Formats: sequence, structure tokens, C-alpha cells
Amino acid sequence: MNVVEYISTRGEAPSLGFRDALMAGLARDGGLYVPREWPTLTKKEIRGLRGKSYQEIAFAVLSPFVDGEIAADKFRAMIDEAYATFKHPAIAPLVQTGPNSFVMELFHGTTLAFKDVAMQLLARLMDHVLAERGERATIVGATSGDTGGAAIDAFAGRDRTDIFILFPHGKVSPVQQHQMTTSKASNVHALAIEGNFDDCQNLVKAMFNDAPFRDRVKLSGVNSINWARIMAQVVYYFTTAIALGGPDRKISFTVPTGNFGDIFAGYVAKRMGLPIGKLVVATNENDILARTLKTGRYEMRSVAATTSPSMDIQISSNFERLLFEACGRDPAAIRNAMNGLKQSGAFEIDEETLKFIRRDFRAGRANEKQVAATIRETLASTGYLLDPHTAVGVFVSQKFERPDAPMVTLSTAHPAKFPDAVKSASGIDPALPSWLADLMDREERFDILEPELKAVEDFIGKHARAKA
Ligand SMILES: Cc1ncc(COP(=O)(O)O)c(C=O)c1O
Ligand SMILES: N[C@@H](CCOP(=O)(O)O)C(=O)O
Repeated sequence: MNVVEYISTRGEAPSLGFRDALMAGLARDGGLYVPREWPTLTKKEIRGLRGKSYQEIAFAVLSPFVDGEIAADKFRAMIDEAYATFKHPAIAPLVQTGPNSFVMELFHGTTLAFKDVAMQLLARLMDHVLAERGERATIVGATSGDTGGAAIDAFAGRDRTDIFILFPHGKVSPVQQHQMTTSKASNVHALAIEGNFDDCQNLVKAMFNDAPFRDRVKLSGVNSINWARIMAQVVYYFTTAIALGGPDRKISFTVPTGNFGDIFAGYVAKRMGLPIGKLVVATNENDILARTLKTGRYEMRSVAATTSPSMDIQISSNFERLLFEACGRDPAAIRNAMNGLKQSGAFEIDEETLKFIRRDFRAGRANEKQVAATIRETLASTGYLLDPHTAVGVFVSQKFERPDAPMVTLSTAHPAKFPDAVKSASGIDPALPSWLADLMDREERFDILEPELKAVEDFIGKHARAKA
């Protein structure tokens, strides 16, 4: 029996070991996998990580989750390979922007967004498990712009997988679109869906909930519904806190938030024993999470297009993982909440559960004017150029800075991914790095589909090479 078992938030799917949870993506009852118990590191063990490289810390923090299901030397080699693709030796370097404020740059991977950090490792983990089992898989993902590019980059040309990325047609930045549509690899399929990100994500979940289809094409997922995505994102909370004096000092983090995966990884770091002050949820005008923390009512509204399109999201998948924690891991409560969401687009959070959430989390929103002003003012005062998602974070973080705990805002994307918004706010046209310099001239290849499950399943069924 595994020491670390993964259980579904909805309580009606089998519990799994690490490799099966990795390949499953979404649980068969529609829930999300979490470890039955959180592994912990003592303060002494965390102190022991001081002076170690990102890769060494990743190995120490992640091994308890992998739980011996992948041989230690192989896992270590995957970590080294994954982070050798990064252009900065620190992987997630820190930049000081004020006396006690910092930006953690997560955009030094090949596709210039924080998604590369987890995706490069995920692709290697999946490849390893598929090779070991002599199997193939069909990978699906929904994207509001960044997950798609990172997944395509990480899986392109891998012969055990075909990857199908659903993105909202016309609602991602031109750079993001080209990152998804110009791959020459025959196992890559970019699907422009006539809808918004939530439609794409609903389609992905519907495919997982269609058991015959799921089994027929051997479906697996690369969104943060997949536990391994969250797990890999836990590492940079540790590296950053350690660099700033942790675990002997509490550090707070502000996270530009959409699907709640990145900030949930911060919560996991805290549960593992890392002293974290507050975790601040920063939303753009699509502020369902900020409203929820304030009112206790999770209520969907229509999605507004903003200059931070990757966060134009209403259904934050990973909020389900936090709710599961906050309600005492009661799967029936999660099933009720999710049924409410499906039927009426809303659910209420009871007082106790809300109190639990508010103990660790704070939330705020930035409107479009505030985002542009933050880009402009940060450039003027520090010479540092923010992308619009990071600007949402920096704006919100200012409300929660305290003299007793350094505040770190996660910089989730490079400004060159969103040149129009950055130029209009700052006058600067940020250049793409050398390996992407000709990106916008590369030939595009994508298919356009209606947001209908049958159309998407038919397309995938026709092109996927994994067959039961
Ligand atoms: C640039 C950027 N910032 C922030 C987010 C929000 O992250 P999360 O969905 O993990 O909350 C996303 C998308 O997920 C993103 O692409
Ligand atoms: N902002 C994301 C949305 C999907 O998030 P994920 O973390 O669940 O993959 C994107 O850029 O696609």
C-alpha cells in the first residue's frame, strides 16, 4: 500500500498512487485528487535546504509526493532535464521592488509564463510512466492562453502522446495564439473553440466525465486539475521563502489568480510546514474569487475581456481543492456545492468554512485602469516593466503589505506576451527573446470548432493514436 494515497474531493472515485493520479488528471467522479495526508518538512529540514539549488530543493520537496513510485535517480534526472530548459540559472529569481516587496519571476521558461515550471516536469513524468507501461495517451487541455503554449512546447514530438489544446477563439493574445498554432509537431493539435475559457474547460471536464470516450482514447489532462501540476508549483514557494529568511521568518505571497492552481500550491507549501503569512488572491475584473472571500457566495457572472486575458475565468477549478480542505474534507459538502454551481451557477459557503479560508487567504481586485497605472508607476519608480497579470498582483499586494513580513508577488508572465497592453500602459514595446523573435511570422495551423462536446470528441477520436 502507498504511504501517500491520492483521494478525490468528491469521495466517489478510487484512491490512487502517484503514477495513476498523474495519468488520471480528473478523478472519475468529477473531483480533483489531493493527497490523503499532507507530507511535512520540519523547520530543521527546511533550514537544511538553504544554499541548495532550485533542482535540489525541488527533489526534496516533491519526493514525498512521488512516494517512491519513480526511482529516485530517474526522478532527479527528470528534474534536472526539465529545468535545464530554463534561461535563468535560479529558475525563479527574485527582484526587489520596494523595501519589503519582491517580485518572483516565473517566466524564464521557453514559453515565457509560469506554466513552464510545472509543464516541463509533467511531460517528462508522463512520458516515463507511459514508457514503463508500454502505453500511449491522449492529452487534453483547456487554456486561456498560457497553459496551451507551455503544454504544446513540453509535449511536442513526444511519440507516446497526442496533445489537443482547446483555446477560446479570438480571446488570447496574438503571441499566445502563435505559440499554440505554429508547432510543426504532428502530435500537436490546437483547437480554437467559438466560446470563452470556461467553455473550453467545461468541454475538457465533460470529456473526462464521458467514461467510454475517456477509456477509448486513454485520456489524460495537463490543466491544474492534474495534481502533478500543483505539486510542481509548490517548489518555488519554498525556494523564495528560503532565500528571504524562511523558515525563521514568515513570508506573504500575492498571486495573480484565475484557476486557483498557483495560489493553492502556496497553501500546500504552508501545509507542508513552510511559514507563510498571508496568501493574497489577486483578480482582474473577473473577480469571482475576491467576491467569494468577501461575501461567502461563489456566484458566476459573465466573463469580461481584460488586458490580462489568461485570468478571464469564472470557474476556478482548484477552488474545489481549497473548499475540500476548509469544510473538513467532507466530500458530500463538495458534491452539494458543485451541483449547486452546475444547476444555478452559484453556491453558498457556510460560516465555519469561510472562517477557515479567511485564516490564510486575503483577496483583492484590480480594474483595467489600475492595471495600466500600476505598469506605468512601477516602471517610473523602479525601472521594472510588469506584464498585465503581474500588475494585477502588484496592485493588490500593496493593500496587504505589512512591515513584519516580506511580500512577494508572483510574476506569472513576461511582458512580451502582451505587447499591446504593455505598450499602451507604458509606451514600451517589449521585445520577444531571440528564440521567439520570428514567432509572429511562423505559419499557423489550427482547427476551429463549436463549443459542442460531440464536435470536439469526434475530432479527437479521429486524430488520437491511443486506442483502448
Ligand atoms: C499569466 C497568468 N497569470 C495568472 C494565471 C492564473 O493562475 P491560476 O490559474 O493558477 O490561478 C494564469 C493562468 O492560469 C496565467 O496564465
Ligand atoms: N490561465 C490558464 C488557464 C488554465 O489554467 P490551468 O492552470 O488550470 O492549466 C491558461 O493560461 O491557460
